[in-house]
Amino acid sequence: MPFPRVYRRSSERGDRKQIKKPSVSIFFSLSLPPQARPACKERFPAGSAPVIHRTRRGGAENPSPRDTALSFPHRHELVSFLAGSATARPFPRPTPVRQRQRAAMLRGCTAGPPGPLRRALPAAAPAVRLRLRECVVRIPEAGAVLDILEKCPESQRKGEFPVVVFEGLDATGKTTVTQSVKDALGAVLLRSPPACISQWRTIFDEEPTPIRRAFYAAGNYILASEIAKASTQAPVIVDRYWHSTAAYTIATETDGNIQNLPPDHDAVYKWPEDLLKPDLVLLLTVSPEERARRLEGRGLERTKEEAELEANSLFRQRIEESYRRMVNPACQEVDASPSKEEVFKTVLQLIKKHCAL
Ligand SMILES: Nc1ncnc2c1ncn2[C@@H]1O[C@H](COP(=O)(O)OP(=O)(O)OP(=O)(O)O)[C@@H](O)[C@H]1O
Ligand SMILES: Nc1ccn([C@@H]2O[C@H](COP(=O)(O)O)[C@@H](O)[C@H]2O)c(=O)n1
Repeated sequence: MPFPRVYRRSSERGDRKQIKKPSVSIFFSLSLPPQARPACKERFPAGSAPVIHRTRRGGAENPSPRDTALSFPHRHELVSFLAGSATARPFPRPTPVRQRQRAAMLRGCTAGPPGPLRRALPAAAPAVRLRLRECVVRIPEAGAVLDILEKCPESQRKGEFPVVVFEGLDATGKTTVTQSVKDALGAVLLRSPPACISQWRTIFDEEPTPIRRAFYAAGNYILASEIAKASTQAPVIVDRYWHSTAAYTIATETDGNIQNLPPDHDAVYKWPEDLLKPDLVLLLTVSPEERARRLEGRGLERTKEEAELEANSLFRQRIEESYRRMVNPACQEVDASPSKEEVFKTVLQLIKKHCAL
């Protein structure tokens, strides 16, 4: 979906001859408080129409019937209005050129299974950006995530220190063991989604799967640049990364038992080619009963997904099975049912065996 363009005045664009008829004109009332004069241009990066034309009362040249007198006490009201206006009017049909660009972008992605799963799991950075751009009008925070993503260097090379990722269902002990390993190795501990975007999680967690997963996928690319930097200084321990995004997406987009998952070796289990790879991925597993005990003991409020995980054993099985089917890098399974000390010992041995430490 193209971006809306926001102009303070039509003349702001420089070349007045090229200005197209606005799709929406916003006629600001004089009662508009200063804080409501929004930094629209920052929020809506340049792209294609619809054009949103803002003028002051009486200042509009040839005001059209669509001009609207509005008073926005808060920026978010304006954003919602813009979102409503933009979505109420159909965007221009994609021209053959745009269709070709879009097709080329999709070809650039690792092929996934057709249908909703392919749509739900953006498998390369361009697809992640495209997905976030598509919802930037409705969810301004998507623009903020994009801004951070844009600042990450394109090529992310790992440093000379090992990078170890911990994966697993909630309450399998990732936080506990990653903290111990970090202390033992003098490592840097990172988690996904990274801190710089995690304040927006609750917003994206309420969104449909493709948008929600685009947020987490963007988090992985942002995290990759943090990993690249940190791994030049010390070993890096990561709490969740791409495999979480993929496994949860696959499990959400399929139903029933594990027979309904995409078959082994399907492209959906592959690591994205443009995402920094870790040296080792450890998948912590515990029995459902032990997991339930740990969840109970932790006593935290559950998210919608955690509640679903608890209630739906098939969902849990699909997640774990998807983790097991991941390749290059594959997950190395660790039985995390023993005591914290024992799990820590096992994990440390595995890291020392697989990584140059
Ligand atoms: N080996 C273990 N034996 C018994 N209890 C454990 C063990 N490891 C962790 N716990 C306890 O289980 C609970 C969940 O652990 P933790 O928070 O480390 O899981 P997590 O995988 O990081 O969860 P989430 O993904 O939801 O953040 C905590 O209360 C923790 O103290
Ligand atoms: N790389 C990631 C990380 C997380 N998720 C999603 O978040 C949920 C778990 O987060 P915790 O903070 O509880 O560990 C998980 O259910 C995933 O939906 C993700 O998709 N990708």
